Amino acid sequence: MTQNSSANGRQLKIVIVGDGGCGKTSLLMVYAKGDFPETYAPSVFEKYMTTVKHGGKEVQLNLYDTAGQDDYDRLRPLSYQDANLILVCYDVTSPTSYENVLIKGEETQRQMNATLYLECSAKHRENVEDVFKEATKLALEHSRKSRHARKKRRRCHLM
Ligand SMILES: Nc1nc2c(ncn2[C@@H]2O[C@H](COP(=O)(O)OP(=O)(O)OP(=O)(O)O)[C@@H](O)[C@H]2O)c(=O)[nH]1
Repeated sequence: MTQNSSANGRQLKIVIVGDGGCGKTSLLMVYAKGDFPETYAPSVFEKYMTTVKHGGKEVQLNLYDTAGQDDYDRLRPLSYQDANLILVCYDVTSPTSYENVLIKGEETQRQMNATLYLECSAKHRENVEDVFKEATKLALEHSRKSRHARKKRRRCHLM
């Protein structure tokens, strides 16, 4: 896990992955721009930036959207480099998207060895803020610990 610093504070790189059409872009757009995209347009790669306050300090979040479509399976991992946290998403109404992230409900965390499991709705703006609040908290906590124990095996969190 890496800790990036900008001139004025801290920066985190958060990458979102999941099946095509599971709602990754919508989640990022609602959070970063307050805008829910009504029409579906498959993404290839997109980056959104926003800032949050954590512990009284400003943290810049660099949010990397990835392509969920299978055609991009080889391109997608290029986004993972230096990520502080990977957000693994699925559509709670789509069993396939659920299976594709190898998971059964609360077992998400255990099976994927993810740190945290949260549900949200971009469309209804439920829990969206919480997802990124927790993501920021986890990434910063882990970053702090890593600085003290540089030989940590895991380099970034799954959520
Ligand atoms: N009901 C509901 N629909 C949603 C929600 N989030 C996204 N959608 C819909 O799901 C479809 C796909 O959303 P996207 O955010 O583009 O999905 P994506 O995962 O970025 O898709 P790719 O770019 O193909 O990887 C769109 O039609 C959205 O309107 C949600 O929280 N609730």
